[in-house]
This record gives sequence, C-alpha cells and structure tokens, in this order.
Amino acid sequence: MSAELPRTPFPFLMTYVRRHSWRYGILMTAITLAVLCSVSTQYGLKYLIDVVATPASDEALRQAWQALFILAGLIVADIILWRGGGYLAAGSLTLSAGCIRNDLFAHLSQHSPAYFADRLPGALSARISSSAISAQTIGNTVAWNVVPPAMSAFTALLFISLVDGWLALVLFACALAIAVVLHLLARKKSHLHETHAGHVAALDGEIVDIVGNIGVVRSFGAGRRERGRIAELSRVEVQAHRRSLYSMEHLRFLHAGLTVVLTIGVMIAGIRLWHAGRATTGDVALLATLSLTILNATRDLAIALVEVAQQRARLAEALKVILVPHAMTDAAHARPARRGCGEIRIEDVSFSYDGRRPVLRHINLVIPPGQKVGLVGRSGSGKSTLFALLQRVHDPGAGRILLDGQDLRHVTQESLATAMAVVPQDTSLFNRTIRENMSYGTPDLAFEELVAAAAKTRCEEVVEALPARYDTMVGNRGVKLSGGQRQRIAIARALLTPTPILLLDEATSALDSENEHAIAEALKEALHRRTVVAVAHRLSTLQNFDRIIVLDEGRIVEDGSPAELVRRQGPYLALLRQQRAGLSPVRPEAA
Ligand SMILES: Nc1ncnc2c1ncn2[C@@H]1O[C@H](COP(=O)(O)OP(=O)(O)OP(=O)(O)O)[C@@H](O)[C@H]1O
Repeated sequence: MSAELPRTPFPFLMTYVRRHSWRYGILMTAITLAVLCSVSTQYGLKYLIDVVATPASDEALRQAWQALFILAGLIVADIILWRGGGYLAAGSLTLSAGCIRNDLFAHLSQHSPAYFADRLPGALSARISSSAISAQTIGNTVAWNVVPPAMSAFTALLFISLVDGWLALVLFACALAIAVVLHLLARKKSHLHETHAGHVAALDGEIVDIVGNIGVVRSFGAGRRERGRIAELSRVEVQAHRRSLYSMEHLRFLHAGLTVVLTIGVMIAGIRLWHAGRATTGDVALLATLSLTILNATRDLAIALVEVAQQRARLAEALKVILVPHAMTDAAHARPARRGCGEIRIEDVSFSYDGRRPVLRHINLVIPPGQKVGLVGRSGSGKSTLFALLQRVHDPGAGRILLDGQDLRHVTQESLATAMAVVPQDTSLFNRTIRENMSYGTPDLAFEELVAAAAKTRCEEVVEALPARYDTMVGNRGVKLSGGQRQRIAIARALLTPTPILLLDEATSALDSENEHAIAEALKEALHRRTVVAVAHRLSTLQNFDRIIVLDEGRIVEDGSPAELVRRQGPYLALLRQQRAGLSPVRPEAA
C-alpha cells in the first residue's frame, strides 16, 4: 500500500480522502448546508426588515411572524449542522492522521540500512509525526476555514445578484482575481516554508542524536559545545521560521487592503441603487451585511490559506524524505522463501559499494546444511560485506547467492527471517521487557521454553539479579544491561528463533572467556542441526568449527578445518600467530 503513495502533498492527502470518501462526503454536505443556513439568515433578516418597514397591519404582522419563524428555523439548523460537522470532522481527521502515520512508518521501515545510515533517526520520526499533524491541520483548516468562507462568499454573491446582477458579476470577477494573485504569490514563497520545515526536522534529529549519545557528551565534558551547537541550529531555524511567517504577513496585508476597497465599493453601490430607487431599505441592509460577510470570509480565507500553505510545505518536505523509493524491493515474481535444511551456495559473487573499488571478488562457496563456518580475515577484508549480502542488505554486483536452491533475489525480503536468525555485532535491544526482547523472533513462545533458552545462554543469572526478572524493562537500547548481558540476550533470542541458518557477527565479543566457553558449549548442542556462519576476530572462538574461510582483499585465500589450516601454515596460521603474540592485525582489542 505504502509503495503507491504519491510524493506530493495534495495527491497524497487525496489518497486518504478517497479511502474514507463517504465520511468526507457527509462532512462536506453538512458544512455546505450549514454555510447555506448561515448566509440565508441574512436574507431572512432582510425579509423581516422589509416586512416591518411597511405600515403595521394584521397581514404585515402575519408576515413578520412568518419571517421570524424562518429565521429561527435557519439559526437552529445552522447550529445543528455545524456541530454535527464538528463530530464528523473530529472522527474522520483523526482516523486519516492515524492511517498516514501507519503508512509512512510502513514505508520507512522497509528502507535499506544504507538509507538509515545517511539520516538521523530523530529527524525521521519527527517527520512522521509532523506529517500526521500537518495533514490533520490542513483537513481542519479546509473544513472550517477554507470551505465555509469560500462558500459564504459565493452564497453572498448569489444573494447580491438578486439585488443587482451586474454588481454581483463585477464582485465575483474581483474576488477571483484577488484569489488567483494571492495564490500565485503564496506559491512563489512556498520554498521558505519548506526550508523552515527542513530546519525543524534537522533540529529535532540533532536533539535526539545528542540525547542518544548523552553518555559520550558527559564523558568528554562536551555539554557546553553541544548546547552551543543546538543554539546555533535553533537560531537558523528561528530565522527561517520568521522569514516564512513574514512572507505570509505581507500577503495578508495585501489581501486586507484589497478587500476593504471591495467592501466599501459594494456599500457605495448599495446606496446608489437605493437612491436610484432600484433597491429597498432591506436590500441596502442586505448589501451591507453581505459585503461584511464577503470581507470577513475573504479575510478568514486568506488566513486559512496561509496556514494551509505552511502545512503543505511541511508535508512536502517530509514526504520528499520519507517516500524515497525503496532501494531494495522484492522482485515482481518474488515468493516467500521455502523452508529448507540451510544450504548456502555463493556462486561467483563480486560486489562493490561505489561501483569502482571491488570489495568482494569472485567468491565461490558451498556451505552444506548443518556446517559451522567461521569467516576470518584482516580488518577491511570483506567479512561484514559478505554477511550483509547473505542477509540481502545489498544485492551482489555479479553472481548469485542461493539459499536452499533459491536465489535470494527471487524470495521476499521479509520471508528471509524465517530462513536465518542473526546475532548482530551491535546488540541493541528494544526498550521493552527481557521477556519481550528474548522472544522477539517467536512472540508466541511458551514461557518454559524461554527459561530453558535463558539457562543455556547464561541469561538466567542476568535475569535473577533484575528487580522484575523477565518483566524488567531494559531501558533505551538495553542500556540497563552490560554489553555482555545484552549479547547473551541476543544469543538467546536467535537460539529461540527456529531458523535453519544462524549468522553470528562477533556474537561473543563482549563476553568474558568463562561465559564465552560456557555459551560455546551450550551452542554446540543447541545448534546441532543448524548451519552457522560466524564472523569472529577472536580466532579461539572458532576452534570447534567445522570450517574456516579466510578472506583477504575480498577473495577467499584459504578454506578448510581449523586443524587443516594450521597444518598448511598459510594465512590462517599467520593470523593465529599474530593474535597469540598480541600483534593482531585483525583487531587489536580482540587479541
Ligand atoms: N557502507 C559502505 N560503503 C562504502 N564502503 C564500505 C561500506 N562498508 C564497508 N565498506 C568498505 O568495504 C571494505 C570491506 O569492509 P567490511 O566491513 O566488509 O570489512 P570487514 O572484513 O568486515 O572489516 P572489520 O573486520 O573491520 O569489520 C572496506 O574497505 C570498507 O571501507
């Protein structure tokens, strides 16, 4: 659904109007009738004035009661219709705002990691919220401040035409000309509102980024510097906001001048018509009230259009950023991955991030089901890139990757999660309970199974020490747990997800050797049948693996069991020796 969302504001908003067309249809009907009633009360008043202006008689009295009755009926209908419209608008606009938030989030969540790498999370979430608010504000403004004044001005013109057709025609032409000029001027300045919206989102993003890294800020004593950074961004935002508001004030000023001239013109015309005997006392009163109606209506309209223009610009800016087409989409014929035994086949895969410098070159690899494979190599040799390709974060530039005989490009991305579980290098957790984090891949899991997995991965001792045990909230990104504790939860989470393949990316790097050994033993049994591919800088963690693949400059330079590779005295042994000597070129801290 989200893939089809238009990227420009009004077509985007119309999607939601169409989705609940009957609601908006009733709303517009109620508003239209309410406006008709409001303006008709002025005609009812003219009728009453004309009646009471005649000499008193029984017939005149009867007509006066009749006029009063019509007037009272119109006032009551007017109130009922406005308030009914109020309830309808509240229901429909909140519903649409909710749908917009959901759809934008759905689109956002399907972007590739590369998209998120270039953008601040806070700025993205701010844009989703501001889009829903802007859409709701535009809806409210159109419903209450654009349609009613536009219609009352139009209805007023119709009533004026009953007094003098030419006057109504001239007025209509003037009003139209004013509206067109104002609209064109407002469009010319819309870049000011978009620029302002961009500054607001950037400021929000920076604040969230700093709050997320507040520990680093404190430890480097950089509070003052960061406050200065925000103050500077805020100053730029204020300037942009001011420019956007001033441009609108100029328009309002122009509009106010033009409508005052127009209204006074109508009143002068009324007096002239009365003087020429072509208008009654009631007609003059009607022209006076109607010209005030037009004055008020166009003033309200101008203010409303300013609001709409600003919110439109905000929405446009947000849609431009969020509704970027997805870099990785499922092929038209893509099917959910068929569940297999966990065979991975990499056929002549080459890859480059920038299209120039190759990062992986002609990788050929067959990993049979159940095999435990360690990927090693110097920093920058391409291990993480190969991992990313296995998870289809990127597609290979050449060659293909098959999962149980299925080309990754031909299966749906979401279904890949049923084939492989991942323990990522950066084990951030959701700010939810331990229980929810552990069972993230298997939400319907029985509690006993959760506890069993916790025991295997040494999570039990972590949980025992927590105030609400499995129901303890772990804090933002799991901050209330240590790095090693987080890693144990992430391993348990992957263990509980029944996929035939498990990818471990530095999965035990934060554990002490005692815990690492215990977990390795537990994993041996738990992962008996599963295919495991692990990247580890600490080569000792791969000692019990069936096979080691050594990468260098994007090529496989060695492939065999750990013992075999040691015997061969090639690159693997060199890495091992360097690491034992504490001279690891792999990663110094891992030695
Ligand atoms: N997103 C990216 N955009 C551009 N180049 C990248 C990107 N990610 C990695 N690279 C480059 O690709 C090469 C391989 O990086 P990769 O992260 O795959 O190596 P690695 O073996 O996992 O390294 P490490 O052991 O340090 O994690 C490096 O030269 C790196 O600079």
